[in-house]
Amino acid sequence: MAKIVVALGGNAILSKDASAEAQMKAVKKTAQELIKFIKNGDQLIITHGNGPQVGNLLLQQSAADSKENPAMPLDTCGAMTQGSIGYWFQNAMKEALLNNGIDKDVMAIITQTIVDENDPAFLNPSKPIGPFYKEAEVPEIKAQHPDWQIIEDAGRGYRRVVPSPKPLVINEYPAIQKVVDAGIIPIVSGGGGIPVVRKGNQLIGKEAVIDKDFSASKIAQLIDADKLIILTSAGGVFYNYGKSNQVELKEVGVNEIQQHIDANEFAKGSMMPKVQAAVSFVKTTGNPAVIGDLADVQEIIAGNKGTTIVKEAIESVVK
Ligand SMILES: Nc1ncnc2c1ncn2[C@@H]1O[C@H](COP(=O)(O)OP(=O)(O)O)[C@@H](O)[C@H]1O
Ligand SMILES: NC(=O)OP(=O)(O)O
Repeated sequence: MAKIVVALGGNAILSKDASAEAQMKAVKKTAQELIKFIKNGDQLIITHGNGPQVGNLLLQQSAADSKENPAMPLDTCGAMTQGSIGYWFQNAMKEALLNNGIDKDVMAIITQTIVDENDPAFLNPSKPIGPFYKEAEVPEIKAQHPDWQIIEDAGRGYRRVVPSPKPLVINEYPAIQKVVDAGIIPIVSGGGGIPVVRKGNQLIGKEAVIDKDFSASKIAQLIDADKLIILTSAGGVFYNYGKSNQVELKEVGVNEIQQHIDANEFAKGSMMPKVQAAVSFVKTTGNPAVIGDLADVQEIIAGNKGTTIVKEAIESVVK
């Protein structure tokens, strides 16, 4: 039995339709994929993003903001999305388990991620959240929200960005470890975890959104996971992505892929954090990390799809 942390990207929760009904439907479909790990005998620790949801929630908050009904700050919105997405996953996983005759408990855990209040990321917002805007819409959006910073997001449109400090520790990791040891499937660090700083015995929320791939890597390291699997909407990691000479990697050593990170070869808002998160896990634990497509779970389990990053590879194996 392998202890596997699975990080789920945008396509695991959200299609074009941001209604609760559509997101629950997408989460149910994702749960049917994740069940394949359980049937394989693996112990799962599930984590997920919240970028679109937390941005949408902030928009709803600001639209209704008043003295009597004040908008909630970003850390609290992060907690709210952790709750809502955790609720969807908890029920979807339990239903999929029951449908497969598997008697296992699932538990979404409100998770806080300790960050450094002097992290330079607080002065340099970089995490895209909420909806995508067309280039022509940007001036109007900026006029409506003069305090927003907006960037072009990996060729997919324009989005608001917020600070995204690096996770230092997942605050609840000792409790998560106990839940894992009890054979329960936990859903943790949703949206990267609520960013907090420690002041004595207090945890103080910070206005930021942590990258879920980095916090997935962190929790995987803290609970000694055998494997980190980042499921997204790409078959695997490509060199020269989108170019005529692109190649998809089947297996690659950390030292080789680190050179491609250092040369800034991966897209900043999409593949770069995944590769960095995977490399950090492999370097710290010596265990492998896989980046692959959510639709390919069965093939990933069989070792036929996805890109595996390993501690030492004699040479990279290209598909
Ligand atoms: N080098 C690369 N290899 C594979 N996919 C890449 C690469 N660079 C950019 N991508 C894009 O990154 C996307 C995954 O990033 P993103 O959509 O941000 O992830 P998430 O699943 O966490 O929401 C893929 O669907 C693909 O279009
Ligand atoms: N928090 C986070 O990384 O969310 P997304 O993966 O949805 O961007």
